[in-house]
Amino acid sequence: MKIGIIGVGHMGTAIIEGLRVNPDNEIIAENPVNPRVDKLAQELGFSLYNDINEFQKQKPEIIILTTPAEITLRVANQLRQLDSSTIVISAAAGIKIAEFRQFLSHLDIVRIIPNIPVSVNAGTIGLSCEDDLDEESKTKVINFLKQLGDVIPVKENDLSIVGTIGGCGPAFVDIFLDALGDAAVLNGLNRDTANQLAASMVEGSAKLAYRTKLAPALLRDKVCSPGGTTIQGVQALEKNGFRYAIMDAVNKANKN
Ligand SMILES: NC(=O)C1=CN([C@@H]2O[C@H](COP(=O)(O)OP(=O)(O)OC[C@H]3O[C@@H](n4cnc5c(N)ncnc54)[C@H](O)[C@@H]3O)[C@@H](O)[C@H]2O)C=CC1
Ligand SMILES: O=C(O)[C@@H]1CCC=N1
Repeated sequence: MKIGIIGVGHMGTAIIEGLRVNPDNEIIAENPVNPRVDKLAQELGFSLYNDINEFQKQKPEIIILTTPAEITLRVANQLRQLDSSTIVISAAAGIKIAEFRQFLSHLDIVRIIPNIPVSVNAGTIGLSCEDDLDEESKTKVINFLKQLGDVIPVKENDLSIVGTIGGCGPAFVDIFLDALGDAAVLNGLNRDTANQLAASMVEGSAKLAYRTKLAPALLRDKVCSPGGTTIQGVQALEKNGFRYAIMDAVNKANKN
């Protein structure tokens, strides 16, 4: 399938990295002239265009918009050459499908909030479609996105909170990983081992919660031996407002 990515920044690059492992994907991309992106096109093996009209002439079946949110409507407004065989997927946070509809009336438009782990095909992708999107297009989009990770279809009103946990969440987890690494270094471990240790532990804990569907509180109880060491750490987290810090971070990020 021919896939077009508009905007090869952090998100666009992560999506290309995730898609390139499937040889059936032919990836083309568009970005203003930028030596960083030229180099990336060589390294990752995608065709790069610096002109949106030349890009559209290639007729990708699916286009993903990963331009800065504030210019995404302006970029979408330039996609008038496309016919209805192209499905447009916007990854721009906060831009509603109705806003695209003002000028792209003839195309299927879908919104997603992906996250950076799509680069290793372990993404969490919130998805929202219009109610009248035909089943064939919806199935095509969902099957396409599943290459990149878990797809979570939601009503557009819920996409903001799904996108805040899924899309912003990796940054919060990265801060947690960094702090765990620091704590290990503080206790004498070398930095590389400390970082790998933290990532491995978080991956394993997340995998267990995901696969068993057990409530995190129940999983936590399995770790906290009566009178043991873990519950002392849990007490310190409670004293320092760990849960409040996380809930507050999600709420702050979700306001935008
Ligand atoms: N970074 C993330 O984890 C996530 C980002 N998003 C969305 O993805 C979009 C991009 O975010 P980032 O990748 O973080 O930003 P970024 O700043 O890293 O990348 C934006 C890219 O778009 C390019 N660009 C600028 N003007 C352009 C134009 N007129 N035509 C084509 N390309 C153009 C820039 O040169 C840059 O390569 C935003 O809309 C954001 O809401 C959504 C979910 C997660
Ligand atoms: O920070 C942002 O605005 C984007 C949206 C979700 C993750 N990154």
